[in-house]
Amino acid sequence: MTADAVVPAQGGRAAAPPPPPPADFTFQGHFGKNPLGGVSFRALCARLPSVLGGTARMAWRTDRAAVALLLACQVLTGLASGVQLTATARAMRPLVGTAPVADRLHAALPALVVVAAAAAAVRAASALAAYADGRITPKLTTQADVALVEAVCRVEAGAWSEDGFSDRHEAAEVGVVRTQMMVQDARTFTAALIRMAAAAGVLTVLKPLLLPLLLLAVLPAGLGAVLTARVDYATHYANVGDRNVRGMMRWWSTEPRYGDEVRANGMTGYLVYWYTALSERIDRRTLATAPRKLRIDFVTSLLGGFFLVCTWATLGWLAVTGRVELALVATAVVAVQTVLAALSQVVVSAAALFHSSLYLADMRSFLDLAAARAPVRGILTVDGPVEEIRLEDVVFRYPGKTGPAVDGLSLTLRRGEIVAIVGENGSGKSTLSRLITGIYLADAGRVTWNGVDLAAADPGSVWPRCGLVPQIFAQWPLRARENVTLGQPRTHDDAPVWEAVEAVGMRDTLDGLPLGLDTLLARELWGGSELSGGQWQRLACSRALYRKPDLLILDEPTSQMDPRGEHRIFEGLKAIAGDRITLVVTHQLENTRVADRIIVMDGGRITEQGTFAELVAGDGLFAELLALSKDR
Ligand SMILES: Nc1ncnc2c1ncn2[C@@H]1O[C@H](COP(=O)(O)OP(=O)(O)OP(=O)(O)O)[C@@H](O)[C@H]1O
Repeated sequence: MTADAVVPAQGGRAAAPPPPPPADFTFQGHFGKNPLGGVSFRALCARLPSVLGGTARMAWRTDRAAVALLLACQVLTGLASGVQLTATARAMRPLVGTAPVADRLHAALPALVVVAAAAAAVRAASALAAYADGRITPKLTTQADVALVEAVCRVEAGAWSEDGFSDRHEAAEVGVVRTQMMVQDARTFTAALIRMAAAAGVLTVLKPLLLPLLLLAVLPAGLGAVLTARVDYATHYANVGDRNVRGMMRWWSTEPRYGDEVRANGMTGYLVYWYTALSERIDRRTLATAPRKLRIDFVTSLLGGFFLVCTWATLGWLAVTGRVELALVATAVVAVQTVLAALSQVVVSAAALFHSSLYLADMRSFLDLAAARAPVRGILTVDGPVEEIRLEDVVFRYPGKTGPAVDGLSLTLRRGEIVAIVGENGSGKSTLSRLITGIYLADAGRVTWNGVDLAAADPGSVWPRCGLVPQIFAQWPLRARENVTLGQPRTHDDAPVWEAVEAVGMRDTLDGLPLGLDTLLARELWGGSELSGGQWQRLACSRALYRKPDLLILDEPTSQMDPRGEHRIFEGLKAIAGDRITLVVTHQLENTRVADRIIVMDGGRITEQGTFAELVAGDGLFAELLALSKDR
C-alpha cells in the first residue's frame, strides 16, 4: 500500500484535498556532509587493518581466554587446510596410476586417512571458533551499547539543540547493531585468509603461474563488494535524518499512553499516511542506487569470470601439453577450488568488515562527540547547606534562536524562601529554572551557589543538592519504590520512602497496589499496574521531596492534580521550606499566595516582583493575569 492509497480518516467524511507530505529533514551544517563522500578507494581499503585491530583490542579487553581460543582455532584451521591439500597431492599419485584399483586404493589409504583427519580438524576448529565468537560478541555488543547510553546520559543538555546531534546519535545506534556482526566478520575474514594462504602455498609449489590468475579472478568481486558497501553507506547517511524522525513518530503513534489521543482525535489515518510517505521516501533513496549496484555487479562479475576462464584454460593447457603430470593436475584442481573458495570468502568478509567499519566509525565519532559535550566545568565544589543562589545579569540564548530566552536577569534566592515564578507562555520560566540548576550555563553573566560560580563548579557537587519536578516528568517503568528513590543512593529502609509518599497523599494508593512499593508501574509489562496522570505527578513530587534537596524546583507541579492533592502539596511546601530554597513555577496564580516573593517574567526579563498582596494591588502583568483567570 502506498501513501497515496492511505486516506486519512476524517470520521467517515471524504478526505480532500490530500494532506501535506512529511517535512524534508536535511541538515546543511557540519553533519550534513557524508564524511566518506570525498574519500578515495585506497583510503577506504586502508581502514581495514585499523578496523581489525580495533575489533581485536575490544575483544581482548572483553574476554582474553575466548580471543586466545579463537586465534588458536584460526591457526589450526590454516595448518589443517595445508595438511589436507598436501595429503591430497600424495593420495592422487597412486590413485591416477595404472595398477589394479585395490592396489591403488591401498597405496593411497594412509594419505586419505590424513585428509580425513585434517578435514575433521578443520571442522572442529571452526566449531570451537564459533563458540569463542559466541562468548565474545554478546559482551562486546553490551559494552558498546552501555557506552552509548552512558555517553548520551552524560552530555550537556544543550548538545541536543545542536544541528545534527540527534541524527549522529541515530547513526551511532546502527554502529551498536553492527558490533554484533563485527567479530563474526573478522573471524570469517581471518579464517579465510589463513585457509587461502595455506592453499596458495601448496598451489605455488605445484604451479606458481596459477596463483596470480586466481587472484585476478577474485579481486574484481572484492572491488565490487567494497564499491557496493560505499553506495549503501551513502544511502544510509542520506536517510539518517528521515529514519530518526520516523523512529520517533513510530514511538509516539504506537505508545499506548498516547493511544487515546490518536484514536479519539481521528489521527490514525494521517499518522499511517505520514509513516508510509516517509518510508517511501527512504525507499526511493535506497532504490535509486539499485541500477548503480547492478552495474558494479555486472562489470566485476564479467571481469572475474574472464580471469577464471583463463585459470582453467591454463590448467587444461598445462595438462594437455604434458607440462604437469595428471596426478598434480588433479591436486591443482582441488587447490584451485580451495583457494577460490577461500579468496571469495576473504573478499566477501573483508567487504562486510569494511561495511561494518563505516557504521562503527560513526559510533566512535559520536562517542567522541558526546565525550566532548560532557560537562567539563571546573573543580570547585559547593559545600555546606546552600544559603544563597545569586544570578547576575544572566543571558541565555538557545542555539539557532535569534533572541535570548533569558535576557539580562538578576535575582537572589535565600535559604528558607519560597519564590514563585509566573509569566506568560514562552516568557523564560523553565529556562530560568534550568539556569539556576546549572543544567544550562549562562552565555553571559553568572549563576553562583554560596558564591561558587556554576560555570566553574563540578556538577557532581551541585546536582545532588537539587530536587526538580519538571513540567514534563518521566513515568519510569520501574517499581513504585524506585520511582521515589531513583537518583538517590540505595537504602534498605522504606520509612523515608513512605514519608515522601505520605507528603503527596499517595500512601493509600501505593498501599492498594498488588505488591505495594514492589509493584511494577508499567501497564504494558507483565504484572505491571498503571497510575492516573495526577497520581504520576504526585509520585514525581515525592521523588523530589525524598531527596531532601537544598534547592527544590517545582515547574507546574500540580497541573494534573485534584484540589486535595494540590492543597496538600502547597501545605507541605510551607512545612519544609525552612531547610531549603523553594522555587515554584506556576500558572495557577492563586497558588502563589504561599510564596514569600513572586517574580513576574516577560520576554526573558523580570518585570515585577513582590508579595501576592503587593502585586494584586499594582496594575502590572500579574494583576492583569489574575483578573483574566477569574473572568469567566
Ligand atoms: N530546548 C529548546 N530549544 C530551543 N528553544 C527553546 C527550548 N526550550 C525553550 N525554548 C524557547 O525559549 C523561550 C522560553 O521558553 P521557556 O520554556 O523557558 O518558557 P516558559 O516561560 O517556561 O513557557 P511555558 O509557560 O509555556 O512553560 C521560548 O521562546 C521557547 O521557544
